[in-house]
Amino acid sequence: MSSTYLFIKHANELLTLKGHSQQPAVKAAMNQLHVINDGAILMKDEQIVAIGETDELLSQFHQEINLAEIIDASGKVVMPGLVDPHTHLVYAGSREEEFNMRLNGATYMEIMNNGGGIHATTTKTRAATIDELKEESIKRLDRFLIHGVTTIEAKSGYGLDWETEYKQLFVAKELNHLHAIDIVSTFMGAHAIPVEYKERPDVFIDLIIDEMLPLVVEEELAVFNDVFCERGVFTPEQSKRLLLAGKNLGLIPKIHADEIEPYGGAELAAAVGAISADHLLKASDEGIKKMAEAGVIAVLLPGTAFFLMEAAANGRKMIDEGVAVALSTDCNPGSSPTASLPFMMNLACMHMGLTPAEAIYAATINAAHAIGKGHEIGSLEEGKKADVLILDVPNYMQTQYLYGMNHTHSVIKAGRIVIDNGALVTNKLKSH
Ligand SMILES: N=CN[C@@H](CCC(=O)O)C(=O)O
Ligand SMILES: [Zn+2]
Repeated sequence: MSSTYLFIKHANELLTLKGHSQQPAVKAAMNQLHVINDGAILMKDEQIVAIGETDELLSQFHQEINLAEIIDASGKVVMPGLVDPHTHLVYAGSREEEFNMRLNGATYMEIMNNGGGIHATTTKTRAATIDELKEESIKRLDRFLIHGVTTIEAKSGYGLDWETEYKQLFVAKELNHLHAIDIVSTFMGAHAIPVEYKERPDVFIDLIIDEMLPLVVEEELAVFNDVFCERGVFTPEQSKRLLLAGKNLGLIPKIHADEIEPYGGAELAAAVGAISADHLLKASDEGIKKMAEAGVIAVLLPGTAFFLMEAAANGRKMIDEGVAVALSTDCNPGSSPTASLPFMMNLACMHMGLTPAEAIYAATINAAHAIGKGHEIGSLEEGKKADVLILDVPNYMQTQYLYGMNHTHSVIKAGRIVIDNGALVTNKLKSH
């Protein structure tokens, strides 16, 4: 089969974010986007083969460009496709009635402790068929794609029994094959204490360790193992036991940490060598220091704080302390029902003290590192996957200044145009 070439030319600003494929960007490096004016990219099949100024590429790759489909990005920004490193993609139903309860004063944890919240979605997800879950999840994936997201992480955790956890992970795996968006899976059997184990959380942790984790590994259903470490959910001791057991089997630890109150989650992430600690609204100063030392990435979820009407995590402090910061939607039916990673970037600038450049790093290459894919995606460099986002704004500052809007003009996934002029061209690239 002959090769397919795609050539983007005359980008007003082409943001490469180069030089961080091995390690995430930290501190001042998060402000260096490595902008090429009048930039161009040549893609061959799924990969980027050349990147530079338009004139330079036109003269060096004359033959290939003659064969290429051409996109003129005059007046636009070209940057890496966005990466969302924390979603609860596969679930059934919605929880708008809880939103209403929260607007009337109920708290997230009160609702959960009264059998709602994660438990409500668990009941619906247990009852859903594989086809129903697929259908709902594809709708969400399409929304991500329209917002410029080309890779996401997806967690289980609305089963809390093996049958349903398996069903969620199975759906995510299938969708990774079917949908243009690449999906990396996380097992999160410890998302809540199931009602049937309410008084015996340690027995439930044993069940996950003894029965579920080996199956996740055997059937290659996930790369990461996550836990909701929070007062009233799982303690730091239970979380540690679970994460280390998973690590022994090859599952990389992640942790929902210090979301509602300071609980030693950031410290625990450092102690177990987690790839990321997520939420961190209430992380302690000591925990932040330990994360920086241990190289744990902070996955911050500004939409969750926004939607729960809480103060956001202190992203500014984390970056200043040397923590690599990433951003995510936390897409889930309770605390952040959105697929707009661009809006999360806006919120990170307005509520977490990030600069526009830092927000862009956090939603691309640093997010890619938070799911172990920094070598493959997240920046525009020769040899990396051709996941490219074209924004209908003349400079990157406007992506944050013109807030709350979707500036996506085109999305190129693995060298193919999947969004054009803001509309879905195809959500299927993979045939099996
Ligand atoms: N905090 C725990 N889990 C999810 C919310 C899940 C839900 O409410 O359904 C989160 O990351 O925000
Ligand atoms: Zn989450």
